[in-house]
Amino acid sequence: MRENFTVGTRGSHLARTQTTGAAEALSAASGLQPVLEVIRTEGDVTTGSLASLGGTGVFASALRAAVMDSRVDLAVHSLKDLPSAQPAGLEIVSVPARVDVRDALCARDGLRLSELPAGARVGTGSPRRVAQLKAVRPDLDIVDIRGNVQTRLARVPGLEQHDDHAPAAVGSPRGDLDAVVLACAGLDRIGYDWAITERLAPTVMMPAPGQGALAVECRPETAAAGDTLAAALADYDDAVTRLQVTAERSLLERLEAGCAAPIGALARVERGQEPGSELATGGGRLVLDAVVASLDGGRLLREHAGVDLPAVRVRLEDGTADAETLDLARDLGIRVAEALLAGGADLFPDT
Ligand SMILES: NCc1[nH]cc(CCC(=O)O)c1CC(=O)O
Repeated sequence: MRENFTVGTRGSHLARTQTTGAAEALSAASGLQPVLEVIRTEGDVTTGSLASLGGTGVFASALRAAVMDSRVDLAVHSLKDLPSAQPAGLEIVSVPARVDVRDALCARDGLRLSELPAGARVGTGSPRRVAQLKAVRPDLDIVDIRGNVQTRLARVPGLEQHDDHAPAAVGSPRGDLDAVVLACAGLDRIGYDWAITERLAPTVMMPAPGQGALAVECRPETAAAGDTLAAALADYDDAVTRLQVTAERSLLERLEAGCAAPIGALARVERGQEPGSELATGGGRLVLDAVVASLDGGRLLREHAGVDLPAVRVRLEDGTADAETLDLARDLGIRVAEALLAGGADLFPDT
């Protein structure tokens, strides 16, 4: 009988914070001790495993290889960093309840997006964010930036505070931008919500598929072991989040997009309006909104569609969504993706 479980994590402050949170929840539910192992994203990886993982998602690949090779039992990923195709031999065993899905504007002097002066310099490395920023504020000067959260925030006057966990990179410019855009989820998780000056509405800045959600991955035999760890993993899965991200990632896969492509997608579950009606029986409606942008932000295609979730099959209150219900979510993602393609999304670069 096992007494502990091992969890692989990337080394960044955000990754370690996310992994620790998941490991503690699984430990409390299983009665087993978690052992964290930092997996470097380069080297220390067998070529045999990597080859089967595909080309995209370099950060996720090293972690995934460690699970496949049984060096660790579990890996905790930011779901939006995972390639949409699921490798054989790995299973996303839990998608815990999602946190804030929105993107965050972190600006000098508490400014909101509409308050930035004409020509303001805004930093982001994400084509999805570039295109959507340009669509609402074509006057902005968008600057390509890289680095960890502290390095990015240090580009904005007044936000350059950093801590011992992850100091800003030496030699990177400081205070030269009016604002940067980051995910709310990452900032909230590491206690940097103080840097957020506006949580951007998804109608303005559609988040990346899977943003704000985590994925716990394991080998199929770990999920099927029938022990307290397997039970804790099943319990840790959140039915509503799982349905949402299934639709969002299915759309991404149908658009055959990589992680950096300018695609935003957000699904939500609408429940019965009358108290006790659909909530009581557990059904609802899954709605998916998506945007595909041309890189210059000059064209934005939007689509949305919804599907009813039969109460007989999905029991959201119990935290379960069966295979047929997840298929409905997958079909919804494909339907919205095909509507975007019919609207000309395939003519855009990088989609
Ligand atoms: N691409 C990097 C990445 N992957 C996950 C998060 C934040 C956490 C999340 O969205 O779940 C971030 C940082 C960011 O985009 O600002």
